[in-house]
This record gives sequence, structure tokens and C-alpha cells, in this order.
Amino acid sequence: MGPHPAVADVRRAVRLCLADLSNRKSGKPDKSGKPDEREQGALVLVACSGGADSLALAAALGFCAPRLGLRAGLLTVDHGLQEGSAERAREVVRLAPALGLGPAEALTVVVGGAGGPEAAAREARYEALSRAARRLDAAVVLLGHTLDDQAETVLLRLARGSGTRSLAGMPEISDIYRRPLLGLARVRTRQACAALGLSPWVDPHNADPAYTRPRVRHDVLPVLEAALGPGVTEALARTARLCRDDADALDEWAGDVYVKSLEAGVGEAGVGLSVAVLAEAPAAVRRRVLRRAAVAAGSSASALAAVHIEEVDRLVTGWHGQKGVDLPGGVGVVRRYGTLYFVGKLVDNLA
Ligand SMILES: Nc1ncnc2c1ncn2[C@@H]1O[C@H](COP(=O)(O)OP(=O)(O)OP(=O)(O)O)[C@@H](O)[C@H]1O
Repeated sequence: MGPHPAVADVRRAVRLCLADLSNRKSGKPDKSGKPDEREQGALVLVACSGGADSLALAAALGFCAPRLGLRAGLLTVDHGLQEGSAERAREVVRLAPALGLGPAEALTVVVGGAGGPEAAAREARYEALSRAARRLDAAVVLLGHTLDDQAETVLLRLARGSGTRSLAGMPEISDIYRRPLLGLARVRTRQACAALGLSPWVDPHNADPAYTRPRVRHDVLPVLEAALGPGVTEALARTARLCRDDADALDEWAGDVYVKSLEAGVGEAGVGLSVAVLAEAPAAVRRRVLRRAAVAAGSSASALAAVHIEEVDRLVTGWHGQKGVDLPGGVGVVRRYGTLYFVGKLVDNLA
């Protein structure tokens, strides 16, 4: 008898996601079911909170890694924000060998206050995960976001009035991170855990209406599904995929226009763009070029809101002598005749 269908689904998702790293073309296990000692494969880590999504993912990684000729390990992060968090982290680490995961570590982080506790915890978590991955020389770190997480993200961003890049939601691959479960409904990870006899941890925050995401999860999406039909979650995730393709194409176009419009160049004086070249570009492309220039001059991408860029855009398309625009990160934008200058502390990695 084969595995439970949900277990098979999670394993398939992991296999597909790691296929490019595999050194076993057949996908069949070797005799021992363990990675060949002579050709030690790449190390794949799973970031596991102990919740159903990342627990099902960890189990699937432990199963698939030897069959793909890869090594597998686990990282769990103790944010120190909830009672019993250290004990839970230890429990997740203790579970790792039974799941077939080699190095397993609990990382302790200190969460600062900037941007609210959720955002600060996330930032501290990613920093700790990236550092540990570098130290262990891991090729990738897997995250357990599901189709439902993606749909919630898209809905939240729609409600904020986001553009295509933001509506593209979470990418399947970014930097060392991969999200194999983005195409899989959350219910499948619950089913997979149950079928494997695993008892996931339930985050009390996930039911706390004080947080926005739980409200979307429990109050908004069920109402949409009831009113518009059961395909809404899947449809929102599809919107993310479509927006990603559009955003990628526009970014590429904007890259060309950015280079063409660089008039005063990028240097000590700032970034100078040709207004004539900018004015010729479609609005969606122009806004991307302006964002790029702002980041090159020292604004942080996450602090730049759509309203900031719209204000800068008015210096191009609605110019009647206004004095300039201040952007986050201490960047100022001024227009002098045919050139738009972004002046501020320049960052090293220019676009
Ligand atoms: N404390 C943690 N330690 C390690 N990884 C984590 C931790 N918290 C979250 N992650 C990783 O980030 C992913 C998304 O976490 P998030 O809290 O947004 O979602 P979630 O729905 O609560 O996920 P899960 O059910 O796996 O806890 C998780 O699936 C996991 O891979």
C-alpha cells in the first residue's frame, strides 16, 4: 500500500522543488536508502516551527533527501516571546532524527521592537536562519508556506492597494529560501501529519483576532468562499502567479529604461535621470525606474510606499516648479531642467 495521498502530495512537492539539486537522476533510493558517502550531496535545511505546515515539510524532506542524494537537516527558531517556546524548540530538535534529519539546531534570537512584534520576529528569524545556513554550508532552506498563506498574503496586499510586484505574493525561490508547498492547500499538511502520527504545535497567535492575518484566515476568506464559491483561495494564489509574470516582464523593461535614462550617472552627486526618457515610458515602467533610482540613492525598498513614488512621478509628468520630494532613508529628489536628481547617501549595490 502506498502512502496516504496527502503524504504523497507533500513528498511530490518537495521532490519537484529539489530536483535541480539532486545527484540521483533515477530518483530511486540506493540500497541503504542513505546518501552515498562518496558523493555527499548538498545540504538542505528545513525551517520548522513545529506547526503542521513545516512539520509535514520536515517529514517529507527526511524521506526524499536520501532518494535524491541529498543531506537534510532542521533549524527551529526560539523567539523567546511565548511561554514554553524554549521547550518547544527542544522538542522539535528531538524529533529530527526520527524524521531522518541530520544536523538539527534550535536557534535563539532576540526580537527587537521595530515595525511591530510580528515583523520584528520575522526579521530576526530570517537573519538567524540565513546565518545558520551559511555556517552549515547549506544549499537551501525550505519554508512551509502553503497555498492558503499565499492567498491570505494576496488578499491583505489587495486591501492595501498594492501593485503587481506586491500582488505576486511570496516567491517560490528567493535567495537561499524555497517554498515547496506554495501550490498545496493547508489542509493537506494537517492530513499528512495525522497520517504520519505527528502532533503539530498550534500557534495561539493563529487564532488571535488582534492580528490581521488570523482575521483574514478565519473571518474574511470563509465569507468570500461562502459567497463566491469554494475556489477563491486557489484563485487568489493564481492571481499571485499571474502578477509575478507581469511584474517580472515590467521589471526587465524598467531595467532597460533605467540604463537609458541615466543621464548624470550614478556617483557621489546622486542618481540623475533624463526626464525626457522617463516621460516616454509607460507609467508602470516609469514608476519602477523611479523606485530603482530611489533605492540606488539609499532609500530602503521596504520603506518606499506607492504614494512616495507617485509623488516623485509628479516631478516628471506634472511638473510646475514644485521644489522636490523627501523619501525615506534621507533621500531627496529634485528636478533641475531636464534631469531628475536623487540625492542621498548612496548604497554600494546599485541596481
Ligand atoms: N519558529 C520558527 N522556527 C523555524 N521556522 C519557522 C518558525 N516560524 C516560522 N517558520 C518558518 O516559516 C514558515 C512560515 O511561518 P508562519 O508562521 O508564517 O506560518 P505558519 O502557517 O504558522 O507555519 P507553520 O504551520 O509551519 O508554523 C513556516 O512554515 C516555517 O517554515
